[in-house]
Amino acid sequence: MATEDRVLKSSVAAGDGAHNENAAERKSRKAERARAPVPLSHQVAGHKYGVHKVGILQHYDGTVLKQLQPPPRGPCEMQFYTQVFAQDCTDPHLLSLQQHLPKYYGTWSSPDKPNELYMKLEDVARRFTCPCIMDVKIGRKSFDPFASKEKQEEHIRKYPLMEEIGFLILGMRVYHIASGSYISHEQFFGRSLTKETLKTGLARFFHNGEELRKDAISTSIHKIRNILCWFEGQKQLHFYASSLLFVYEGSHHIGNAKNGNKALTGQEYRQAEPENKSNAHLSISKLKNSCGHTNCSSILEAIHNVKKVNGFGSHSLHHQSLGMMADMEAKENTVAEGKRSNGGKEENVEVRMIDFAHVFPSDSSDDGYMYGLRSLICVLEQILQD
Ligand SMILES: Nc1ncnc2c1ncn2[C@@H]1O[C@H](COP(=O)(O)OP(=O)(O)OP(=O)(O)O)[C@@H](O)[C@H]1O
Ligand SMILES: O=P(O)(O)O[C@@H]1[C@H](O)[C@H](O)[C@@H](OP(=O)(O)O)[C@H](OP(=O)(O)O)[C@H]1O
Repeated sequence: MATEDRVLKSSVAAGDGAHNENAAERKSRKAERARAPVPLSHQVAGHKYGVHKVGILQHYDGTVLKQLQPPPRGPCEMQFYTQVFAQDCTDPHLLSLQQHLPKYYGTWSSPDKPNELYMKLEDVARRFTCPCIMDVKIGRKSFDPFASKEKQEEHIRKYPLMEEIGFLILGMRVYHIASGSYISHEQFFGRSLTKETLKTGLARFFHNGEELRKDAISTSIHKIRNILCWFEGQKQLHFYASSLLFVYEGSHHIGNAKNGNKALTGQEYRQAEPENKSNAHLSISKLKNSCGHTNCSSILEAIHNVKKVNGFGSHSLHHQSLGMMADMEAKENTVAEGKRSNGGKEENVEVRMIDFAHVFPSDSSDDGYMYGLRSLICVLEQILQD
């Protein structure tokens, strides 16, 4: 072969290679874009992405990503989830609390913005076809004991009845069968409710335009009672400005509630398991190395002491990532599967505790939170009776 030919051939080959590489790069960029988190389509309250500096996103694997709020809130919440789901946690109260929380899959950040940290959480509404969702803040106070006087006054001014009622509806969306669409109520709706209108206001969440979903109310009461039971048995944590997230199936075809992979209301989920799971053990060992604790309440106490003295600043705390234990999850899946095959109604409703930016160690029972739970149960029971 002539030298010129050889040169030509090799440059064509190189050119092809370069072309293929660009195409591959383009493909991977496209894939990356498709995998980029989007704002949570079914968020009903709280800081919203694009509206506030921080917000809630939806990961392509079906989990939600809650951006860490500025210290002390974000680190406090992350630390709380980390403790509750720590592999070496032996505290029976924290272990039994897990069932009432979204599962925690550690932290996540985008390769573009590695400094923006998110908590990766189970999407409680994921398995529902037409999820009706409500966020209710629980307690007689919506601020913690360290809140400034201004903040306390501001919160009391916004909803003076919180002290008496013990809860506040922050937002909801309800699937209306006839129109096939969602009716939403934002925070102003909840704040406008008085003792006289509270019952009808709360009942709206359970009315699909055609009927009152008594089944969803009874199951919700049952689940709130379970949470109350947990609070009655513990004296180590106090929860301020924390919420209960209610979800029930709004579609007629309750039996068709998803097992996991598709949501009509959000983007399609393309993966059954969250990404971090495979890193669970690695992350847990990292956590052990940097913390070395098993007593969860003592860590929380330490954090709040740090908070009191310095504010939250420890960068290493932010980067402790904790995943779920595969064996624990496998057990849970078996239980859930068992319930499904029994046709258990409980599967059609979720009541989970969320929003832990103001959780504090304590040595007494959390009377404010329990007051709120009892009051909520009472109003729900009245709705059923009426
Ligand atoms: N694990 C979850 N699964 C499904 N939806 C969730 C989950 N966590 C949060 N959300 C949605 O996001 C909303 C806000 O959540 P959260 O209360 O944790 O955020 P926040 O910004 O801390 O709220 P706030 O401004 O009240 O402090 C909830 O009302 C709910 O709609
Ligand atoms: O619903 P609104 O009117 O937006 O009010 C906010 C809401 O009560 C948040 O829960 C609260 O954050 P925390 O629960 O973390 O206290 C926030 O406090 P902030 O003003 O201090 O951020 C309030 O402004």
